Amino acid sequence: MGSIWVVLVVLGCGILVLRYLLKNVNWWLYESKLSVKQYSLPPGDMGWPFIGNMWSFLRAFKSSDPDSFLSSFRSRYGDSGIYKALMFGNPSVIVTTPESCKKVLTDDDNFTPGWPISTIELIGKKSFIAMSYEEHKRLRRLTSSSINGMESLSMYLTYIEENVISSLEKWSNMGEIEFLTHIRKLTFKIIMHIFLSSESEHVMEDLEREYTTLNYGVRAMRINVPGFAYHKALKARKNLVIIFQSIVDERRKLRDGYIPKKSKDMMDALIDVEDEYGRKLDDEEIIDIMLMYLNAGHESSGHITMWATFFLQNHPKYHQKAKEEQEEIIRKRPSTQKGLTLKEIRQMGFLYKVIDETMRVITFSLVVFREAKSDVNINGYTIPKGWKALVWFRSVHLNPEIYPNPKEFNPDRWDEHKVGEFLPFGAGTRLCPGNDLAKMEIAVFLHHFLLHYRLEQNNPNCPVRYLPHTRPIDNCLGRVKKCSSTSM
Ligand code: HEM
Repeated sequence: MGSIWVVLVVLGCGILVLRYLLKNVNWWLYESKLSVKQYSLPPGDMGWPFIGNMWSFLRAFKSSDPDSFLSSFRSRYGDSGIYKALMFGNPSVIVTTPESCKKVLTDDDNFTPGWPISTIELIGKKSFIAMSYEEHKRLRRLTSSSINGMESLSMYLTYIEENVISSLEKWSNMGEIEFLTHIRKLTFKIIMHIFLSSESEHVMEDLEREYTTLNYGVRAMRINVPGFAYHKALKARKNLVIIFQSIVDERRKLRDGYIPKKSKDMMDALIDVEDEYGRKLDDEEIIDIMLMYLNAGHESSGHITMWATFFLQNHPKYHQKAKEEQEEIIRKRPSTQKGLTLKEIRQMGFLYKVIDETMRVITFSLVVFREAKSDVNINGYTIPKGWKALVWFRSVHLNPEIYPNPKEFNPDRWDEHKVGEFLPFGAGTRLCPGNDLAKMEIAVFLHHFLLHYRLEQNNPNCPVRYLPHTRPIDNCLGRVKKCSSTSM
């Protein structure tokens, strides 16, 4: 009898010691080294040893309530809007208010990109997310000039419009389709044309398929074991690199031979660029930059186009208002004019509110990563040198104090513009270079959709998945139907 008590006491003590160790191992690894600075860290907790808060992050984002992840910090540690955590293997500070997010994004002296190793391995060590400040500035200027500004946008407008018209026509004859999958193919075709002047159907299919797998790995745990998302994503990256290498080889061959050069696209610009010492980019650099651009340039606009269509279709009042605006544009159009102009797109005031509202509710980029180059003070809290700052856009856009009833789709709320409290494209020197192009692409699609089509979803109340990006789990299965009259 006595020995049972001894075993129970030993077991109890063992559990207590184990619990103490488990609770403190991250403190010991990351916080104890900070000496007095540890006392000015933001509130929060570092979760389980090694995996940190990833388990609760993934559990929340795989449930129907992704925001429970941060509300649990709020309910346990108060409304400071800034919390310490251990995310993607790194000690981190999550910033959730518009002011603190902007502070981090616009302070290049104290912050540098801080993406998790897994993201860098997948998107590329030589892409924008991992290169030096100066190199980024130079290559960003070079590449963004071909997608920004009126001249570039008007150059792509006709191509985008022609492809939107033919795709909608084709889909309306296909019966049941995964609407999201087809929109992603369309936005991919557009970005391939802009960057590579390429339309080879089979290359596009291959690339697009690999990108889908790649993106599943970007927000997953870095477990390189067969069967896990990250392992599959690494394989997808390898395949993407092989395809891009063949595209670069082909382009170099074309340029060296006697075949006439095509109009200058992004690939040509990257092959031609030289730094002040005459150094050109090598294939690896060109491939990583292209891989990053093509990914950023189709996933986001594809998803937002799908959601904007979805929201309009499910909100008859806004559908009607948006449609009337488009009909008015057509009414005012000179009979000799064919197709949309940038001037007409600028007149789509309500449609742009629909797009902004969709980007707010969905917040395609839920978080971006920075790393503190030195100890930084934000709102009285320290982000220690070497720690990550996670700029959590989702909390800014779904904050009920800024956007009452935040989950409701209400484009009219944009009658009052929220300066500084809306960051769908980020801010600072890393602000999305494709923002105007993306909005134009979405507007052109919605223009034709509203005027001539409707979407009949199989499951309008289909559950939503939040990782890697917010989407209905059936990829918006349904039929695109041609409307017989101009009213809904
Ligand atoms: C609705 C569509 C889009 C959304 C919501 C979006 C969102 C964002 C956000 C939030 C960032 C900032 C990342 C950071 O701060 O680290 C970003 C960066 C970027 N985006 Fe977009 N984007 C969209 C469309 C596009 C398009 C169409 C392109 C290409 C043509 C593009 C190319 C890029 C690139 C290359 C970067 C990295 C910029 C840099 O590091 O300097 N994006 N995007």
